[in-house]
Formats: sequence, structure tokens, C-alpha cells
Amino acid sequence: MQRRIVVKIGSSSLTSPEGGLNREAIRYFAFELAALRSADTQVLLVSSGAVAAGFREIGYPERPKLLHEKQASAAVGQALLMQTYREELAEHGISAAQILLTRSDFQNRSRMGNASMALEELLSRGVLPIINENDTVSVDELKFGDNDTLSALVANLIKADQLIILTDTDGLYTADPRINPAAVRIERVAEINKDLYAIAGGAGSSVGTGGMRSKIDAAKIASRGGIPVFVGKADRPGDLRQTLEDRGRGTYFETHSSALPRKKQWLGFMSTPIGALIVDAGAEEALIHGGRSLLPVGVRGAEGHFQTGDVVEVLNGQGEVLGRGIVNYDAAQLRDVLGLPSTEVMKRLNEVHRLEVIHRDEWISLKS
Ligand SMILES: Nc1ncnc2c1ncn2[C@@H]1O[C@H](COP(=O)(O)OP(=O)(O)O)[C@@H](O)[C@H]1O
Ligand SMILES: N[C@@H](CCC(=O)OP(=O)(O)O)C(=O)O
Repeated sequence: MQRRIVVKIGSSSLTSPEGGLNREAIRYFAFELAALRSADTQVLLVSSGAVAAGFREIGYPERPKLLHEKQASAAVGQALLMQTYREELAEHGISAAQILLTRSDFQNRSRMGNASMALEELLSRGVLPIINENDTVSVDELKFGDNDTLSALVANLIKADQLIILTDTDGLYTADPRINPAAVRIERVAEINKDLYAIAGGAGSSVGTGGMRSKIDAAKIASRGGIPVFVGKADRPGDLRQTLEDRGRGTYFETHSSALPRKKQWLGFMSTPIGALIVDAGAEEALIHGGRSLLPVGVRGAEGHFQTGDVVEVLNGQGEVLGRGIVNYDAAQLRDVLGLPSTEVMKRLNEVHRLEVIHRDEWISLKS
């Protein structure tokens, strides 16, 4: 059985701060990718860099911030990026394919199935898939925004054995090392929790997006798919292979869970919540630690115009996101029975799909 590795590389590792591609960096990276691939290792690449590669050529003085300017830059830059990858990979006899995805592709099961089938076929033909967000057609509210999240979803989709996120810093530090030189590297992360998010800052360069925060988000998604993640640097010969041998210059995020079922992965990381429920402390305990379903008695508030069968987010009284689930009531129906014991709910409602507001089989916990 071949192992599958998803490698994600950020804009800062491929482009220069004033815009445009760094050809040398791509040449070197193509060499490393070629060395990583072997009879027993398949590689998929998630590459950023389209906006950073394209903005200067069309006259913007710096990485644009407005959506239409980023779209235009990406349209030019993505072509440049692929052209360069294809030329450099061809030197190693590797054919590369371009796959552009949007968040809505992951929300739609049949499109997700199609993407997965195409990737499988490319891999079986020995082609190196190069994936990026389809920036030109993505609107802000529906964007991944950062390719870190996209790489974790791709890793889960194709059941990768490892996700390697390459960036311009050699791992996660106790604080952003650009701001605090005394920060030290965290070699291994066993659990992703609030404390970890507290030390992670935003992007470190004018071309990066998301910083360490989005890399931790990615590690969280992948680890729920049972996939370990490395975040770090690989800019010296042999670095990339060493990351697979546990000797990389960066941070390893361990995974303890076996892969979540597809349905729960979709619920947690790809679906779009239509509304929100606020629950009390007893319901929080039942959902997070008790492995139980959510009943009307524990619900304090319902926001949004959701219908039975929609996905809703569940928050506690402090506004912390606890998880997501498929709701068995529509919003108006639920507002009528908030906080009531089950016997009372049964008396009030003529008809309800199920008594549980969210059944435990249709719930995923997302609390850090
Ligand atoms: N705790 C931290 N440890 C390491 N880097 C951090 C931390 N907090 C913020 N960063 C910043 O994250 C940056 C990497 O993310 P980003 O700029 O989005 O790069 P990329 O383009 O590779 O995705 C680093 O350059 C660093 O300045
Ligand atoms: N899709 C965008 C990249 C967004 C992104 O995540 O950037 P980065 O933080 O450099 O990985 C592009 O190609 O410019």
C-alpha cells in the first residue's frame, strides 16, 4: 500500500515580498518534491502564491486587499505559478496537474466525490496534483481564505497519511518569533486547546495569510481525520524527506483519534451553519462529556431562520462554540419549547421529527 502525503506550501516560501515568483525557490522545491515521491510515496501539493505572484505584473504596488483586485491578481498569478511548476517538475520527468477548488465544492457531496475521483485518477497515473483555492470565483464569505484549511480538507478527502505544512518559520513558537525573540519552538503538540491558540499570531509577511492560527485550525481538522501534521520549514536539501522521518525543523501535531466518519467530518468542517443555539451548562456537559443528545430543556436561545435538517452551531452562554449538529426542529417551533422538559414539549407540539433538538449521531464537538 502506497503512503500518501499532502504538502502545503505558503506564498512566503515561493514569492518575494515585493511580488512575483521566486524561481530559484520553486526550482529547489521541485527537486525536493521529486525526491519525496517514490514507488511507495504519492504526493499531492497544495500551493499558495497566485495572488502574490500576479499583483506586480498588473500594476499593484503591493499585495492588494480588495476582493476584485485579489481575483485579478490570482488570475494572472495562478497561470504563472503553474507554468513555473510545470517547467521545473518536467526537469524531473514529472507531469503536474492544476486543481482549483472552492469551499462550496466541499459542501456539495457530489462535487466532492468528483474531486476525489479526479485526484485518485491523477495519482494512479503518476501525475502530481497541484491544488489551490479558485480565488477568481470565490466570494469573501465563502472563501477558505487560507490554504492551510484547504490542505487539511484535501488530506481528509484523500485519506492522506500525513500533512506537511511548509512555511517561512521553523514551527510553532511560544509566541510569534518575529515579535518576541525569546520565544521557543514547541516540538510536539499532543492536544490542540485554547492555550495553543492564545500563542498563535497572524501572518508574518506581507504576502502570507492566516499565520499560525490557521495552521492550528488545519492541524485540528486533519487530526480529526486521523492524520498527523507537521508545520515548519524545509529550505535545505533533504529537509522535506526528514520531515517524514520525524526529524523535521518544525512542530509535529500528533493525532490520537481514528478518522471520524465522513458524515461527521462534513458536519464539522465543510457544512455551513444556518443558525445558532445557545445552551445552558447542563446541556454543555451532556454534549461535550456525556456523549448525549441535546434536548429542548437545555436550550436557552435560537438564532436564525433554520429549518428541520439544517446545520446549526451550538454555543454556550459565554459565546464559546461547542460544536455543530443537524437540528430536528425549525426555528419557530424550537422557540416555542425552549427550556421545557420533554413531557411538556410532547404536549405542546403536534408533530416533531424527533424529540432531541440534535441527536448525538448528528453532532460533532468542536470545543478546543
Ligand atoms: N506562535 C507563533 N510561532 C511561529 N510563527 C508565528 C506564531 N504566531 C504568528 N506567527 C507567524 O506566522 C507566520 C507564518 O504564517 P503565514 O505568514 O501565513 O505564512 P504562509 O504564507 O507560509 O502560510 C510566521 O512568519 C510568523 O511570523
Ligand atoms: N489562494 C491564495 C493563497 C491564500 C493563502 O493561504 O496564502 P498562504 O498563507 O501564503 O498559504 C493564493 O494562491 O494567493
